[in-house]
Amino acid sequence: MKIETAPSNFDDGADAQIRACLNPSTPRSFFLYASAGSGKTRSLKNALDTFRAEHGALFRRLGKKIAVITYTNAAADEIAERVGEDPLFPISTIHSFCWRHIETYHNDIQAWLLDTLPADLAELHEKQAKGRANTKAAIDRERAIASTMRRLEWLSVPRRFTYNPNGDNYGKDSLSHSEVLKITASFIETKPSMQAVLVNKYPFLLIDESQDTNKELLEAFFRLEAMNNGKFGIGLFGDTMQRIYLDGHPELERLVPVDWARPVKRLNHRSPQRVIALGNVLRASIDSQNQIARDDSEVGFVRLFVAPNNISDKPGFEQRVCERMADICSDSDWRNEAMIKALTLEHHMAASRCGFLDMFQALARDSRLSTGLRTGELAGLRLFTERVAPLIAMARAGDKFAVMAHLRATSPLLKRSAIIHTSTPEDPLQSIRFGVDALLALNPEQSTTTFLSVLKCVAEHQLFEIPTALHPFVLSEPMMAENGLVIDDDESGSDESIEKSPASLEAWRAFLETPYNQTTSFSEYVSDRGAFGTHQGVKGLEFERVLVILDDSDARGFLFSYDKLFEAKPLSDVDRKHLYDATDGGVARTRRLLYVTCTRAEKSLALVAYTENPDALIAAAIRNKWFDVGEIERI
Ligand SMILES: Nc1ncnc2c1ncn2[C@@H]1O[C@H](COP(=O)(O)OP(=O)(O)OP(=O)(O)O)[C@@H](O)[C@H]1O
Repeated sequence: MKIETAPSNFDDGADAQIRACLNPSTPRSFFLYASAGSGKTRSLKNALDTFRAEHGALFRRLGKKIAVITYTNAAADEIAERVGEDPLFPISTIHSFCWRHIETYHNDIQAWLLDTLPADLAELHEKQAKGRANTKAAIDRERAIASTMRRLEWLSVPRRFTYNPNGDNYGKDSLSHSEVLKITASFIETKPSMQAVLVNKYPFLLIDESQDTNKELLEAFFRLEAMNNGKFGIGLFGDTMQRIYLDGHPELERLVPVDWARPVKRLNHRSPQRVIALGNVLRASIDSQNQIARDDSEVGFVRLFVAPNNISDKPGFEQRVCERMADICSDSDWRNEAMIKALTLEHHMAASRCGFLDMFQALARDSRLSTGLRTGELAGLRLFTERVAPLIAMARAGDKFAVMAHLRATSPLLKRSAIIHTSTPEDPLQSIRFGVDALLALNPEQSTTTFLSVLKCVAEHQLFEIPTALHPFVLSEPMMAENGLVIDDDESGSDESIEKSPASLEAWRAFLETPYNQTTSFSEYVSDRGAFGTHQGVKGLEFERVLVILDDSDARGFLFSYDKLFEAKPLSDVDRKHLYDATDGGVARTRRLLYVTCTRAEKSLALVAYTENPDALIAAAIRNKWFDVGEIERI
């Protein structure tokens, strides 16, 4: 497959265009949407370096800054590392940026909640009316209704609010992640004081990975820009083909006003020619972006290995694939596991390989929990991964010192007031011992011990605060409230309103019935300590040898289907409607995920496809010109 090539400075004009936009006397917004490996992050760094040299002194004197926001902490750290820490360019996640700008508006936040919560309540009532009575779900919803009503009551007098952008939002005064984004978008649109602060302080706002930025917020920024033309500029960096989170704006490209600059980058600096060609053909049906290769790039290797999805030893098959790649590429590092990055297209697959499928599937059924589930940041999960699991491990190891240090840092039992009120004077640590012993007595290592039994034990012994999402499941809640050790939901805190929504309650209930012993492999996976990576984790990264595994039988969900993408399975009516209307369906999503994973490869790429129908998959791969006949091997 032949591909056009060009010298490495081919796209330098794009950086010059961005530099012209970032001129304090004539700010102009721009939209840099370019394919994988085109050097978008590099352009962001170049833009800031040039700005510092040309206008840094002026901005410092005026007390102005360029705000740089991105989606995850990891991405913010990556940019900070590339650009270097500089107060002129505060780099933050979207959540912490938002909170920083609304955190003093307590009265307005309260008014917003008083306006919004009744609608949530109405939705709960509606679901309750439609659903069957006396089911677990109905009982959970009843509790959520009571909880929202208590929250409204709590809001009947002036209150102050808190928020932690990095995860746990315990307590009646805390806001959820989605609330913070919605409140900020609403304030940007309606409050002149907020608009003035943003525009004066940050004449430029740069958003990286903007394809994943919350759509309501992005629309609010667009309107702010339109109202402040000539005073305020936005720079969007991103790639629609790499949109992963459902939060992002599906039609961003169409929304960008015509007067914005649109710098173009066509050269791929990362991958060999064969990988670039595959990326081009994968995105050809979505947009017309067609990358070219550097004239000093290698041709590289791409192979598709096809196996029926019912073969018994998949890991063994993948090992043989790596052996084959070592021969094909004459690269012995394909024989060294540490030198290969295996990427699954979907977390379910990793969940199944790593042994946490049950708990994962239970929560994955609610798409509103999906981001937090995939990053491990849901408060309801962190109770187990960050509080309970380390405690059990330390106690099992007999490390009393570590147990105490852990509880001192995390447990309400070791708060001063708790010790005074609840422990016997002779032995203030007695309740801790009881609690830890009770936890160990549950035999949490056995697959018969559920999250629910661990949760109940934690609540009964008040070992840790219970996140609001899990309050409805803790039967001893009134008991907890009585002694005031654990956050009292009788007055109801806010926490994750998403986690408390009716559908989420069902997902949490299903989760609590799965084996607790899946916690460890789950937390290894989300902290990227496991052997598998997924598209979310690797976005923006690059690896020499990439092994992409496609397997619908592991994925199970309806959100993705590789067999449908590869035409090995017929499309449903819904799929066809999405394709016909050009709306976002499972096939388009799968295509984007495949694109993100394949485009990480710097040298060679192997795809392993487990399929219902190997013949059909191979025929389509050739017909669609994704692979040449000689690049496909099957067993
Ligand atoms: N002008 C350039 N000259 C040399 N190397 C470059 C240039 N631009 C980018 N690169 C290199 O190419 C690789 C990809 O760049 P970068 O990560 O900035 O791309 P990106 O567009 O942000 O990628 P993606 O969207 O896939 O995450 C990096 O290794 C980077 O150092």
